[in-house]
Amino acid sequence: MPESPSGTPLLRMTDVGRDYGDRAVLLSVTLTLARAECLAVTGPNGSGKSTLLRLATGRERPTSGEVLFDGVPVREDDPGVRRRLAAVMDAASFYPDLTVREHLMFVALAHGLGRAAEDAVARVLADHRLAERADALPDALSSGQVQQALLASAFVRPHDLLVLDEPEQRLDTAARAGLARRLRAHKAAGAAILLVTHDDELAAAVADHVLDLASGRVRAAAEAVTGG
Ligand SMILES: Nc1ncnc2c1ncn2[C@@H]1O[C@H](COP(=O)(O)OP(=O)(O)OP(=O)(O)O)[C@@H](O)[C@H]1O
Repeated sequence: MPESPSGTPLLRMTDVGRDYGDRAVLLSVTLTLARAECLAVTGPNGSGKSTLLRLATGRERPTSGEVLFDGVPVREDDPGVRRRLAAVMDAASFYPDLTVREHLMFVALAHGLGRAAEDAVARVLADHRLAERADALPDALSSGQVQQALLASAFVRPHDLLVLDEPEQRLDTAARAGLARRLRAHKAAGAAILLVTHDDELAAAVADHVLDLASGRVRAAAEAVTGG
């Protein structure tokens, strides 16, 4: 997939709807996300936030409307999308017999880091407060450490768009503050971030715009966040 010139939105959703059976769970959602920008999606339980992320990452197709990643209809299995889009939006799944460090090396090498992999892994282990648990197996991690390992798996690999579904879950106050700092730095380095969150402080600290959903509709469209 050729990369567009900077300035073109990396992600564009136009008039997107998604039905499950005869039930409409998203209705006419339109948004754009550019490089070096963060859009936070907020709203109550069941308002359609995770559905929006599955559409944005190409895991599901919209019932109506269009989802473009860098100008092309997004498909999860497109090699260009897999190379450029990192997502943390699932329940944890790790190989039970690989340590945290081995998982991260696996991801880094699979995404082509080669000889830079070891340094990249050391950096994300430190950033995610996992250095002391680097040689632990997944079963021996606390729930917050599992969440940090999932986030580290996204940060360790190159990408242009980072998609996160409630990344704050299971993190303590200090870890949430660290996450906010990392996301701000990541954005400043040029990444686009699409973030679903129930944490208003995190949204205010990181997002340039907030899209608030209620029953599948946009309640407050992409407003600027003061101090974002
Ligand atoms: N595969 C599916 N089949 C049928 N209905 C679904 C499916 N996935 C989600 N839904 C319904 O769509 C609606 C939106 O769900 P979604 O998970 O997108 O909400 P959410 O805003 O992410 O909620 P939460 O804050 O609880 O995570 C819900 O009513 C949910 O029950």
